[in-house]
Amino acid sequence: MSDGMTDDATGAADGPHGGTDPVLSLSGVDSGYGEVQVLDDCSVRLDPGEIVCLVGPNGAGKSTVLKTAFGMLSPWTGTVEYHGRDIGGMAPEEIVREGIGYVPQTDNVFGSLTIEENLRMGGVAREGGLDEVIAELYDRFPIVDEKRNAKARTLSGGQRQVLAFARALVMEPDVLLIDEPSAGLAPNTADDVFEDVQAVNDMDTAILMVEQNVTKGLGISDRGYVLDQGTVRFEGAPEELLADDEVSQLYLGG
Ligand SMILES: Nc1ncnc2c1ncn2[C@@H]1O[C@H](COP(=O)(O)OP(=O)(O)OP(=O)(O)O)[C@@H](O)[C@H]1O
Repeated sequence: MSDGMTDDATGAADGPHGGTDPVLSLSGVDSGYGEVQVLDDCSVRLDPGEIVCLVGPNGAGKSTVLKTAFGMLSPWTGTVEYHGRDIGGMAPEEIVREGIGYVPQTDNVFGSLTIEENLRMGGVAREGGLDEVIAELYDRFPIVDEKRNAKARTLSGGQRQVLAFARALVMEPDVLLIDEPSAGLAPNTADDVFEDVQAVNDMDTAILMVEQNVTKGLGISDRGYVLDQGTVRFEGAPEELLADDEVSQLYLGG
């Protein structure tokens, strides 16, 4: 988790959160699919080094926040900023080069390719240093190393999720957007995947994550947002959100 320090060498940043400028922020964003509005004046920020978890009922718009941050949807109004620069409406290929990675909930690896090939595919937009970064990822994630010549479709659900993280990390993003890392996994496997999310965070990658398993998701996070009907209803420290009766009753299943 974050030590709360700014990466601004001057330390002179003066954002609303203790002097830290966000690495990624959505401010007053409306967005949706076709003419169907999902996000409604939605504001979410991610500070350097943080893990932030988006929780809330089905259909609240959590995945839509990630898709809007990653350029799969353009904000209708409001701004999406990365290190203070407006990236709203940029294409995902450009956003990846900027330094934001995205791990979707499903179809996040190529099953017919080997692990190594998946990692190389993740790095097609790199200008150099691909072998070095893949070697580092093998060191960091031994399961990916052990299976490097196996087809990705032979991996278990948890292993596949770790490969999806590693694949996104080939671009050395400083922000990773992760949609429901524990979806469909047995509890023990989910615990391992949450440890891997923390390992990714330890590589100086800030993480904005959607997670249905509220206790575990918030449990590894620095802050959380409760979304409902496309807007933020509550924001706070994980322990505050989990202890709040209203949040718990209305949004977190009691
Ligand atoms: N591709 C799409 N086209 C049209 N509507 C969509 C599309 N994807 C999602 N929606 C709608 O947008 C709304 C928000 O969906 P979103 O996936 O962001 O919710 P969520 O909070 O992540 O919930 P869930 O946990 O159910 O995925 C839902 O009403 C959903 O039906």
